[in-house]
Formats: sequence, C-alpha cells, structure tokens
Amino acid sequence: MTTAPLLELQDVGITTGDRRNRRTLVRGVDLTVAAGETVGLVGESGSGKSMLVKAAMRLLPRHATATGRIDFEGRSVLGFSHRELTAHRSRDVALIHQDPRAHTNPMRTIGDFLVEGVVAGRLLGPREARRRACELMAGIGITDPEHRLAQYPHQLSGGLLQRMMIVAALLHSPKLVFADEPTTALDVTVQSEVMAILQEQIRERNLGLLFISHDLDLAAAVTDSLAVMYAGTVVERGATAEVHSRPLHPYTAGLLACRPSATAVTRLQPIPGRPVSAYEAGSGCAFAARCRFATEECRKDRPQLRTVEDRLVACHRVEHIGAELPQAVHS
Ligand SMILES: Nc1ncnc2c1ncn2[C@@H]1O[C@H](COP(=O)(O)OP(=O)(O)OP(=O)(O)O)[C@@H](O)[C@H]1O
Repeated sequence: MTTAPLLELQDVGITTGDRRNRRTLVRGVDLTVAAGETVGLVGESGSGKSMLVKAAMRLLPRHATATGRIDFEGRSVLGFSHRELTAHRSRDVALIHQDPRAHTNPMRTIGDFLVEGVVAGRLLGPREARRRACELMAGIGITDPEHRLAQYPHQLSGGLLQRMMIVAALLHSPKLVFADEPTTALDVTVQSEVMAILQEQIRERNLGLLFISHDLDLAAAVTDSLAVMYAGTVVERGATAEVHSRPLHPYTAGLLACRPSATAVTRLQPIPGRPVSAYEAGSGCAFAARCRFATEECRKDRPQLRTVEDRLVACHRVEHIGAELPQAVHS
C-alpha cells in the first residue's frame, strides 16, 4: 500500500568538476518513494546509483553539484539550511552502506557506534538509546544484546555487523531507509538472512525503502517497483513484477539474460562492450553501442522516458523489438 511520497526526485542531474571541465554523472532522473513502498534502483557499476542517493541526502562530494528537485515530504532538501539538514538526516532518513567495516571505527565499541548518533541528534538520552538498541537487537534475533554493545567491530562477523547497521538505521525511527548494496559484501546464505531482516523491519514499520543494487534478481525479490539505470539515466521504470518478468528495454533484458540460473543449465549471454558513464555518452542513446537493435536514430537522438504499456521506457525501438528481446527470466 502506498501513500503520498516521502522522497520525490524530479529531473535530478549531478555534475562534477569546474566550469572548464564539467562532467555529467546523472541526468534527468525522476523517482518517488512513498511510505510503505520499496523501490529498487538497479544498474551496473558506475551507472550513478550511489551518487543519486548521496544527492538525496545532500552527501555529494564537494566538487559535485545536484540540480533539479529533491523533495522530502514536500520540502526541498537542496534548499535546507544547515540546521534543517542536520535534523533531516538525524530524524527522517537512514543509510545502510555496502561495507559496514568501512563505516565503523575499529577503536570504538558497537555500543558507542549505535548510541553516539542518536544522542548527538538529541533524539534519545544515552540510557534510553542503549535500551532501545538492545530491544531492536533482540527483535532481529541478536542474542545477548548487552554483551554485543561492549564488543568491537572486529569481534563480529560480517553478517552480524550488517545487522548492527540495520539496528543503527532504525534506532532513530526514520521514515525512509536508503540501502546501498547492503549485502554485496556478504556470503550468499548470510545475504538472504540480512535481506529477510531488512525487509521485515521495513514492512513492520511501514517505512519507505530505496534499495540500490547491481543485482536485478535481488532487487526484484524485495521491491514493489524498479528503476533501471544506465549511464546516469533511468532507462526503464515500472512495477517490479512486470519489469522483472517481461523487460522492455534491451538493457534490462540484457541484465536478466546475463545472470546465472539456479535451476536451468543455460548459456549466459553477457552484454557486449563495457558500461559507459553519462559524460562518455554522446548525443544519442547511451546504450546504443552495446545494443544489437540500435539504428541510426538511436545513435543520434537520446530517447526520453515515455509510457509504453504499463511502464516508462527510454528506447526508440521498443515497439519494434519486443518479441526479439532475450526473455531469459529463469528463477
Ligand atoms: N567522488 C567522486 N568524484 C567524481 N566522480 C565520481 C565520484 N564517485 C563516483 N563518481 C563517478 O560517478 C559516476 C557514477 O558513480 P556511482 O558510484 O554513483 O555509480 P554506482 O552505480 O553507484 O556504481 P557502484 O555500484 O560501483 O557504486 C561514475 O562515472 C563514477 O566514476
């Protein structure tokens, strides 16, 4: 069930560098996430997923600039004062990173890590924060929470540490969680445990989730809708069930055809060529050089997202190639 958007991105662009050496990293992205809605942002490395999340939290590196509209509950995040931004980050949103070890201080205990943020944000006192952290830990099956608070990051397995990141993300009761490849650094078995916990917590609290992944199958398993990014733009957007089972953009179809099947022995069909960044893409479709359906029009004119059947697709050729797309949707 969805309600009014928590996060609304309209025509968001990200550039880096100075006036003489400006590079476009992300171009013209529209996206919304409502309370209780889970949205997947999927694409190969370098497609701009992380930069978009950083822009939404106003965490871009100093030399990068975001343009367009980024609203949280109807208020412009790009227009927030320093004080509003601090309040927004400590109350409204949370970010779960790919590599928890890189985001914890090895010299500080888990308790310090969990409690410092909420105490600094004056949301809870230290005692209350520890009590709530223990409650959350117990709620996601972490045994002996008091003892865990006294441990250091290196004493925890990767999976347990990532569960602590989920606890940290939920501790200040945010409305929206950004999860940037939260399980990429974990073993497959641990991955599914962590995903199940994250999904359950998000659902129980009716939070919004923007889930970033290069893994279309994983994103499809946990989201209501999907936005597929290529070279800094969204090339296909729609309900997860439809996009995953019947991709319309050749890039989405290519992503699905190049992943191994758990059940069938099929030859993998890698997407030829290499991914490009937004600034390397010329005036035409950024995917044209890797697309076997591309024509002169594709190489010349950049396709805009437009409604095709039940979703949005940025492809000139979509009406002509439907039946020819590799529909390798094995599960
Ligand atoms: N700090 C930075 N300064 C300048 N350019 C950057 C910076 N970080 C990333 N980029 C560039 O921005 C583009 C988008 O990168 P981004 O990290 O958002 O991609 P991604 O889809 O999240 O990939 P990954 O899954 O590898 O993180 C890439 O061309 C990348 O080289």
